[in-house]
Amino acid sequence: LANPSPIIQTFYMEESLVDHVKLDGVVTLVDAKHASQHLNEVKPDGVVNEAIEQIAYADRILLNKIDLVGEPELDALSYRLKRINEMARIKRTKFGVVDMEFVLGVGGFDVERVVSDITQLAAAESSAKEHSHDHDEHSHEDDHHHEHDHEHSHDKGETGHDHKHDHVHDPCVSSLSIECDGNLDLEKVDDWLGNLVEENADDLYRMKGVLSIEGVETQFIFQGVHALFDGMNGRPWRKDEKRINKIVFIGKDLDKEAIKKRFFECLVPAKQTVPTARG
Ligand SMILES: Nc1nc2c(ncn2[C@@H]2O[C@H](COP(=O)(O)OP(=O)(O)OP(=O)(O)O)[C@@H](O)[C@H]2O)c(=O)[nH]1
Repeated sequence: LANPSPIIQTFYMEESLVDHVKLDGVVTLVDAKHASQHLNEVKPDGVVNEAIEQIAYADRILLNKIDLVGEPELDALSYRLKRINEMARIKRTKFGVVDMEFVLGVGGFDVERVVSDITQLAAAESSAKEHSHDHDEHSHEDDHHHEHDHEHSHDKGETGHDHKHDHVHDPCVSSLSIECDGNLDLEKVDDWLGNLVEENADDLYRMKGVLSIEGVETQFIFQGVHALFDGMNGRPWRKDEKRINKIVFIGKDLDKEAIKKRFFECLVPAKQTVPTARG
């Protein structure tokens, strides 16, 4: 598919389809040998680079033809893919050989799967930190690094390499992830998300999140594609669990600072224990 977006939206909006077929997920095959050339293509104003769009909408990315490219180029490309799409899981492949489970039963648009997707992200991040450099050439899974808001440049690659990447920035389409503990004011967060989706429908490609709402015992989970937003109460927060909000947005020209600022304004200030006067 050139641009996956209209097809994705069709699965939600076309009544004759929704009762019969379900969109499981978007799998993007990246040709490691030629991808950079396509990602770098400069398009006329208003025309999107389709290679970037295909990565931005993906739930799974197969980084293929790894036998034809050196490790530093692969790392630089992985880093670039993650800047665009922090949500997708990436596997390195030769001749597209990959376990079926990786590409089927993805559930990329199931709101019920948001928590496990997000938890997997967090688990992958910590495992990436632990095994920062155990590359298995045959089936390498690039785990997500914990680089919230990938706006700034840095010297190390996602696996902790010490070499400098030849960074090419894709300022247009990128990911923003927000993670923080604390509870959100229901009314404020409802307004914030509602306005964000309404005002940026064209530019917000995909979003997923788990929210902790003040006074609500269950998680609030959501996922969306452009203006199509799907949210529901999830499982109850466990007593022994920290209530953490985690959101990932993928979009074009996102005003990341403004989005974060508005999000943090929705947090309910932590209660202060007022010392009681005695005597
Ligand atoms: N060395 C190597 N060759 C590969 C790999 N995967 C595919 N090829 C070969 O690359 C050649 C072109 O295949 P693809 O890139 O899949 O071609 P395609 O996607 O059908 O063509 P386009 O849609 O025009 O990009 C074929 O000869 C494949 O056998 C790989 O992982 N390593």
